[in-house]
Amino acid sequence: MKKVIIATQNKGKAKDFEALFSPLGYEVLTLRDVAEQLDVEETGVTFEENAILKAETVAEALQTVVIADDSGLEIDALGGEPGVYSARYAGEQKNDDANIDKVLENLAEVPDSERTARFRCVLAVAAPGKQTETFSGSCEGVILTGRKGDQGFGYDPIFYVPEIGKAMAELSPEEKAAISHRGNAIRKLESSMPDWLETEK
Ligand SMILES: O=P(O)(O)OP(=O)(O)OP(=O)(O)OC[C@H]1O[C@@H](n2cnc3c(O)ncnc32)[C@H](O)[C@@H]1O
Ligand SMILES: [Mg+2]
Repeated sequence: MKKVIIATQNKGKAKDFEALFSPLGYEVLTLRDVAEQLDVEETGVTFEENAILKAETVAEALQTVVIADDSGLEIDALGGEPGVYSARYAGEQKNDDANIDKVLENLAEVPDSERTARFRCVLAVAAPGKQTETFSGSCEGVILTGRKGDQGFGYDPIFYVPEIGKAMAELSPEEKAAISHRGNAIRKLESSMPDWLETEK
């Protein structure tokens, strides 16, 4: 079976990637499987910079093709926060529950009509000696006033998707893949997939 390495430590992302890549015939491996000690510091100020940083560092270390994902939630009423700081919004311990609480508190006085937001995802595909390529995707939604659903990860329980009429955390991995920022970015990657992603390694 073909394999794809995703430079992530996030188990929730890994599940999303499995739902997206298994139909394409790939087994998904993450840093947890291939290089657990590799933790890249995310010093970039854009999703693109961080995705490239993670992909190139891990591709160099493993000497093979690697995909990295940098993603996050942009809330209009908070001027685009938490953005690239989504994972560590409530502190370096990266706690999904604390991050959600902080968003809900910051939006406590904000009416429904102004709770618009979007998830963004930038994927970087890197390989030693090759030009890195990036693909981006987004997904529009509205921030709920409380949690709904128990699937997914991160901010999924407070992210309502109007086109489906459900919170992201109420969707199965396959349903999420069909409409998510990550799914949209992977579909772009797939349609202009650099041949070198096909390497069987
Ligand atoms: O860097 P890696 O190891 O991939 O894992 P991470 O969790 O640190 O990932 P990011 O730096 O890209 O931060 C993304 C954060 O944005 C949020 N996020 C991204 N995609 C999401 C999704 O599909 N659903 C819910 N929250 C998401 C979530 O809080 C993530 O921790
Ligand atoms: Mg990270």
